[in-house]
Amino acid sequence: MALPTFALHDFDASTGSHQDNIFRLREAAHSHGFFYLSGHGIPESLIAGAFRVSREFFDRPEAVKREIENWHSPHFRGYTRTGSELTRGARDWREQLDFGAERPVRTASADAPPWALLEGPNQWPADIPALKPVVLELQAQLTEVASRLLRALATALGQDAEVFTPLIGETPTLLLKLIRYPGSDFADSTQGVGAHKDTGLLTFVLQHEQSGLEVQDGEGWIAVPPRAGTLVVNIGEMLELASGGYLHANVHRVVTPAGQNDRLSIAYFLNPHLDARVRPIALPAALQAAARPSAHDPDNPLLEQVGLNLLKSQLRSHPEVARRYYAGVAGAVAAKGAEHA
Ligand SMILES: O=C(O)CCC(=O)C(=O)O
Ligand SMILES: [Fe+2]
Repeated sequence: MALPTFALHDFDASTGSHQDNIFRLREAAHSHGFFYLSGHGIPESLIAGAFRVSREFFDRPEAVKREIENWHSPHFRGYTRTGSELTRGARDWREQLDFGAERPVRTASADAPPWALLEGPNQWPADIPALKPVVLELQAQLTEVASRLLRALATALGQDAEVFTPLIGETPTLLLKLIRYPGSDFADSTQGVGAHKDTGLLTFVLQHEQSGLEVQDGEGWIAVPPRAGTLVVNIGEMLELASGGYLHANVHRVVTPAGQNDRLSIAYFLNPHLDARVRPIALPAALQAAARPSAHDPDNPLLEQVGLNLLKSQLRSHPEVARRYYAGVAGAVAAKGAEHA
């Protein structure tokens, strides 16, 4: 069992097999919620450059990396040490560097929502000047690919191609993560990252050479190894919600690589604007019958308010940042989540 690959231009209306491709896309996004995308137009040189700066950063001594540790940032940006991130309460064995959209801090006001603080500047490593332009360019190009793909998915659901476009708007919420998974010789567990669903609309994963990503399939797991020239696409919970439960935000995980090997990946997460509320589209009857009642997973209550949903998941993943900057709101956010359970 392997996941299908689509080329981005397969979905252009000018292609002869357009209808067939759109149908297959809908099936892939509904069944496993995971597929490969080729022909995305992002130059190999940009991707290779991103892996190069990533390797350069992770090769630095721990003390240097910790100069931009994420607990210096109320916006959850910067470096996360191996073992300090949690998925469902258990430690993930990976180190990572998180970059959001490079924007100023939102002006403080007494009635600002708690998620306003998710927006703000990044922390950039001082001694790797090549990293910032590469990361910002990759963010911009992946956002363009995401908006094309969202149009194809809208068409596949029998909607106007632009139905999801307002969710992205001018200021979508982006997160680009450079990630390194140490090998089992250096890890205390096989949990690279524990089984989870992504919170946003769409996730793209670029993989270097090493495998490890797996997606749930019934009782088992399907391996999602790197394929040259592709990125991995997966549907997030916000798009499952927006699609009326038809598109599937599936559970996935990363298994620690064997021995001395390590694994580099780059994950890009697209969310709507923080102040947006996501409401389900009205599906055609035939699709409606096969949709999932998505908002009712008691282990993972889904909030239609984007900022709250994102803050809830960041607070769970990064307890140190939560303690430092969100002590006053963490309880209220968790309670809000429980209300929706
Ligand atoms: O590193 C990967 O391949 C995927 C990571 C992932 O699933 C995540 O960070 O949400
Ligand atoms: Fe994920």
